Amino acid sequence: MENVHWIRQSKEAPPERSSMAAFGSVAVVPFQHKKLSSVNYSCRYFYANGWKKKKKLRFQRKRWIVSSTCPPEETSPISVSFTSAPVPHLSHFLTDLDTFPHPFLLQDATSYRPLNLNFISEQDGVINKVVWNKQEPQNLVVYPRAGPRERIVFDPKSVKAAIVTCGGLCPGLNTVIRELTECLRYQYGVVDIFGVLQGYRGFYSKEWIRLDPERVDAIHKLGGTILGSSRGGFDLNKIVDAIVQRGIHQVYVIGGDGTIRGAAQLSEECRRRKLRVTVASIPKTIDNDIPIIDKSFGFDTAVQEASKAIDAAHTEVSCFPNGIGIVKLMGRNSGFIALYASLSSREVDCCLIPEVPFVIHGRGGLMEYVAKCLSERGKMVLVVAEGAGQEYVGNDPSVEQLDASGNKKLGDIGHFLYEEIESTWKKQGMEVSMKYIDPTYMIRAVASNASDNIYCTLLAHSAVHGAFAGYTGFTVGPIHGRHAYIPMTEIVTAQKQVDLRDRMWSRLVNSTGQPDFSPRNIPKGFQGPCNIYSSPQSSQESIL
Ligand SMILES: Nc1ncnc2c1ncn2[C@@H]1O[C@H](COP(=O)(O)OP(=O)(O)OP(=O)(O)O)[C@@H](O)[C@H]1O
Ligand SMILES: O=P(O)(O)OC[C@H]1O[C@](O)(CO)[C@@H](O)[C@@H]1O
Ligand SMILES: [Mg+2]
Repeated sequence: MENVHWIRQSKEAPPERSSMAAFGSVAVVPFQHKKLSSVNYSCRYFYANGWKKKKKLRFQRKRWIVSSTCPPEETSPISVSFTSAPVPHLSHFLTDLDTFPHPFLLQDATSYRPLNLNFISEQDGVINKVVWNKQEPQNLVVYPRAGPRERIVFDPKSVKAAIVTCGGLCPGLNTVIRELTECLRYQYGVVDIFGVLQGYRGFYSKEWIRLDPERVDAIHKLGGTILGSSRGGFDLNKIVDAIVQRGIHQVYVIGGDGTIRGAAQLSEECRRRKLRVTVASIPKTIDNDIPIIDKSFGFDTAVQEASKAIDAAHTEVSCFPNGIGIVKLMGRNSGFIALYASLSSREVDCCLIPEVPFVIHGRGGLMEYVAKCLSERGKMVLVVAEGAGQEYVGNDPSVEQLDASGNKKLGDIGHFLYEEIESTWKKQGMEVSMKYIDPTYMIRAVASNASDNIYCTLLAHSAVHGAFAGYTGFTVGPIHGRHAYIPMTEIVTAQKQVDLRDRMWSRLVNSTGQPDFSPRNIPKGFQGPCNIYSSPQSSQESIL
């Protein structure tokens, strides 16, 4: 006999493509029936199979299966609620919003047409969670599913679109520019597509360029951005004035967290001025620190390039006595690049990231582990994210240094560790062969790899469909693999960091074999960046 969870729903059958958001709070109640053993169910939401097999499973009609199995002893109802993500839409502030048929539907359409015309309904959603504990109440958020709509809010022939890239470089920027242009032209027939040069400041201080499929045809093979980029220069009123002056309807902003903060303000200002203008953002950053979405484009390519630096370090340290290789990788506040590149290489002995504080000297500290690696393997590869250990190298907080966008400038933890390790061993009269590799921009100033190229294509197309659907102030990205529209305001509230309770971090620690260097794990009296050699005697001290 099978145990099945049912969501006891209203007596009326839900409409064919209704979104989860429409259901509000529901209770999940265990339900058992012998005949269910023949049903082929899955853990995802779907109509009960009985919906189609009326005769055999009549009793299942008008109900939903939420899970195929549950322990028999579990009887208390589980509360599940759904909230629709508040993605801003032009209809929220424009009352006279005309709609038009999607060009795919027009008989004379010369544009690309999907074979089966599978439009996305406004009722289709993507849920923020696919893994849950059956005993915990669930508050799920439903985001509008990305994709082309049957009715659109702009007449494509009259649309003017502008594209801008801001912030640091990232593999795939050119692919996104290319695919925005291609989708606008070939799927919607938009002719007036402009490229804004040199980031936000280019809206009001530079000539714009025209983009068309011919111009962007081969740019996905190039690193960087054909539009150029910059930090700083965000002037809200000047930018919106330029948008109005040039009669732009759709603004596509490609950038990281700072860029999206700016884009959210642009969208809000357009709403305040009641402009028929949508602002869409395509999240970019090699750091992968954008929340909600699965990952940001360019991250995969950056990890691939970073792995090459680790390989080089490993080759070097393998050929010299007591070789110690330090590889410093980008990652300002999040250590994803260091973590994934280390995990992929499998030759890293220690990976330091901003999320994990570490003690250098003393029992249980980094130096003790370096000694262990040298004595056991005669070599060591250490990967450090640039934002790690800033307490050792951070600039004087009273004179905090910021870049043009307001980002804190980081101290150089790579060189600091190099010197600290080298001098420690020199003091001991031991020969070590230090190798330092900092690939810096080499991991991001490259063209995107194959997987990022495809990812960028989907992001760009989704953004165009979202703008034509009338969404604004939205970011696009995959949530558990399905592309969705997410309010920019949600994206900028938090920065994604490596979750130390996640199994990915455990995998890394298992792979490197590194101990927990965090201060809480070090015995009292040995904490902080103090020197072990002036501390009370320990067995390790004598080895060092
Ligand atoms: N809070 C903000 N409000 C408005 N504009 C901002 C804000 N923060 C940053 N910007 C603008 O966004 C642009 C890019 O910001 P920033 O240099 O921080 O890069 P980013 O988009 O975060 O990308 P990355 O950090 O990945 O390089 C700059 O022109 C900057 O002026
Ligand atoms: O030197 P720039 O251009 O300011 O960029 C450096 C920063 O940009 C990033 O690559 C994010 O895009 C960070 O990892 C790094 O700290
Ligand atoms: Mg940023």
